[in-house]
Amino acid sequence: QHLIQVINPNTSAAMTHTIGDAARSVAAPGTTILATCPTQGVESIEGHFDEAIAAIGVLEQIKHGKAQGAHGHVIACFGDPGLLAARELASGPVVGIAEAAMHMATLVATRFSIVTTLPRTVIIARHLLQQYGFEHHCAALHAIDLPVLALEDGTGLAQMKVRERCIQAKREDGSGAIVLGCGGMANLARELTQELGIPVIDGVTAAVKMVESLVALGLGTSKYGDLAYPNKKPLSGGFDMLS
Ligand SMILES: O=C(O)C[C@H]1NC(=O)NC1=O
Repeated sequence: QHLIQVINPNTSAAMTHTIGDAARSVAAPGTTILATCPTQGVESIEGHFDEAIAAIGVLEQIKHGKAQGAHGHVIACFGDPGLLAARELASGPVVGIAEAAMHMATLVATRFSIVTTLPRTVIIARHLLQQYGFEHHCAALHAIDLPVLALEDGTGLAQMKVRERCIQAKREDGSGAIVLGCGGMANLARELTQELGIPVIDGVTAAVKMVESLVALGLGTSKYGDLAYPNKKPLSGGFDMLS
């Protein structure tokens, strides 16, 4: 029996629900999913400023997840905010949905496209491609040009735009796979894979299976070197909740 904490770094309860449902849809019989989001922060993450705020909430959630006995953690925002800091705090594996989806895409196609929400978050995905070493595997990045929470407004407009953009990417990019660039798109991947006939990959479900694999292999975050636990020191003001 394993417990995997899936953290939605934004404070949208609706998106946390979408993410938790997607995670549970692929979890192994012996895996329990603990879907959480920060108690304070930003309702959607749409740039560097939002990411900086969300990262603190991610660390707070990692601390709570550890206390509840989580064996591993997923950071369910396509910017993977706070990933390395979270790895310093965690003893189990921590996987971000962008890195998970990108890794999976490289296993099933030589090149992939990314479909995300706002143009301004495309630059964040570009930085991640460089950081993770996938620059040459990504043929193109597209934005549906709608805010993140449009995915939770119930109109279906954002979902329709994602579908249109994926169809266009398949036709134009010469990619063999498509990565969905938002945690809130987690529930669209399976249907789009069926309809388009190519792998359309969601990072939430990919990250859950990667964390399960790491736990099954007995691989936690290495505490030797730069991901060792943070040096102990007093944290002032509101940050004492992280000590
Ligand atoms: O960058 C994005 O569009 C998606 C990213 N922002 C967010 O609040 N959750 C996410 O996955």
